[in-house]
Amino acid sequence: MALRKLIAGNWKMNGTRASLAEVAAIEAAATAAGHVDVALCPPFTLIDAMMQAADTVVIGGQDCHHAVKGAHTGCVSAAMLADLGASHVIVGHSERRTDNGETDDLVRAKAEATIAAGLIAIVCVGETEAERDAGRAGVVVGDQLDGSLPPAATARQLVVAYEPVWAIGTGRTPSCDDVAEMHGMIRAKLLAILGEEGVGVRILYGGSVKPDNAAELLAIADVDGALVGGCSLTAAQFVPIIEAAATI
Ligand SMILES: O=C[C@H](O)COP(=O)(O)O
Repeated sequence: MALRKLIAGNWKMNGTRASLAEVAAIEAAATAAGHVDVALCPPFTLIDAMMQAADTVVIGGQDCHHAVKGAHTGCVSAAMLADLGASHVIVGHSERRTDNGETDDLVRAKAEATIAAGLIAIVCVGETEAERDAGRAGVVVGDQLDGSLPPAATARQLVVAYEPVWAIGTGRTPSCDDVAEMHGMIRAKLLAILGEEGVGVRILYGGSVKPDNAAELLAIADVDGALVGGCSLTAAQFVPIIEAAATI
């Protein structure tokens, strides 16, 4: 089943108020694209201002705490992001799994908190290069899905992002055959975990998505969009990716 594409930009720890100048052109491209959903996930510091600058483009957070509120210095809850008008939260990005020791159990708790706040959880999974070289990519990603996905989620509440760790920020991508195989496995896993709801969950590919490879990647079966890091920081690089999605 062809699902509406979602092109999501993850600004990671990049951007200041001056960077909001990029939003107008991204907004225009999203409006022109029509049947493509476009999201931007800036640092927490820019969410409110970006909400003011965007309309068609929806805004998300890059993480949340699993609690609604409490004594958790430096943390932000999904409810707080909802209060700002955000619609998505990225959870379980490999950089958080590595930098902050986040486990599948914690990622699932964050995804459940996101959904409980009325937002859409973008749950990230992906293997390391060593795991792929050892022939374990499918097992690793399957185990991450088993551990990280909230089993009661509906298709409207959940997005999965497959991001091979070795492809993030490196300029390297898996072959189209490898992406197709992994996304097919993820779809089967979604059906096993969520039942019929798994049919409608969008599966994004992430890892060195650029203007010159976006069309090829987005045309692969079960690639329902992209989670874009570096190339989402400027309209010059993000707009062509949105336009590529609009041609499919
Ligand atoms: O969340 C985005 C990904 O980590 C991809 O980053 P990248 O497009 O810079 O490789």
